[in-house]
Amino acid sequence: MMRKKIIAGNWKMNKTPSEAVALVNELKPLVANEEVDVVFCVPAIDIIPCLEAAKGSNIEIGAENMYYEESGAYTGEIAPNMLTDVGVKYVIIGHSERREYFAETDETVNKKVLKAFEHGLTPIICCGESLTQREQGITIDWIRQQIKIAFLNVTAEQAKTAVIAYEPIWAIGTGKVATTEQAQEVCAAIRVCIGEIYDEATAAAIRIQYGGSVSASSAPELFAQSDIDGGLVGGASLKPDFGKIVNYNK
Ligand SMILES: O=C(CO)COP(=O)(O)O
Repeated sequence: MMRKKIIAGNWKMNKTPSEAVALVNELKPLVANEEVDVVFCVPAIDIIPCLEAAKGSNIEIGAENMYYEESGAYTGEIAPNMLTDVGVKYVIIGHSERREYFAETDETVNKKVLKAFEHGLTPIICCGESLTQREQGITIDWIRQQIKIAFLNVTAEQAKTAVIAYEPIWAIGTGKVATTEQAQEVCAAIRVCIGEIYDEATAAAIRIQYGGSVSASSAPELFAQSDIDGGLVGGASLKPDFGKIVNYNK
């Protein structure tokens, strides 16, 4: 099965609304590669101006987070229907920075994933091991646990449309990209895990990204791996380099 690559930027807590519009306008011509799905996941306050700026281009605008309740007394949170109402289709769920600084757990990730699907949003579900876990040789066990909990009560039909981002924590923002072999090994293990939870067809359909210090120079080899279906890009997604990453196949 040919899976369409999906290359997403995660802007994290960067760019004011006016800076965001300028960046979308700058990158728009550089990321015009129809062979891949291109998503810019931006801060909540940047979503509406970015949607406007991206009109008529191949860029989809995504969110970096959302809450798992419909509405109510959750000061500061963004509800799923607030995202869908303005035309957002993708939402990052369970990034390691949210797990580390905002107390997200595998259980809250699962709740958010279920809520995203309920609203027709495509979750980009993040997983990844720490350096200690890698050194202790428990990477695959850890990732399998994260995946199994994230997908609790998710149907096969939903899982087929999900995106998983494998992001080793030690490779995020460090300039220390995982080797192609390390990235492919874990992404393959994630696909096996999805096959065990569901079936072959679901494992073959789900898209798995690598994230962690992806650059224009590392992208082509990473994205050529049989189980790596694109990337989730932090720092380099804020620069013209993102155009080179999106056009890794040109
Ligand atoms: O966390 C990441 C994307 O979600 C990766 O960030 P960097 O590409 O800056 O390492």
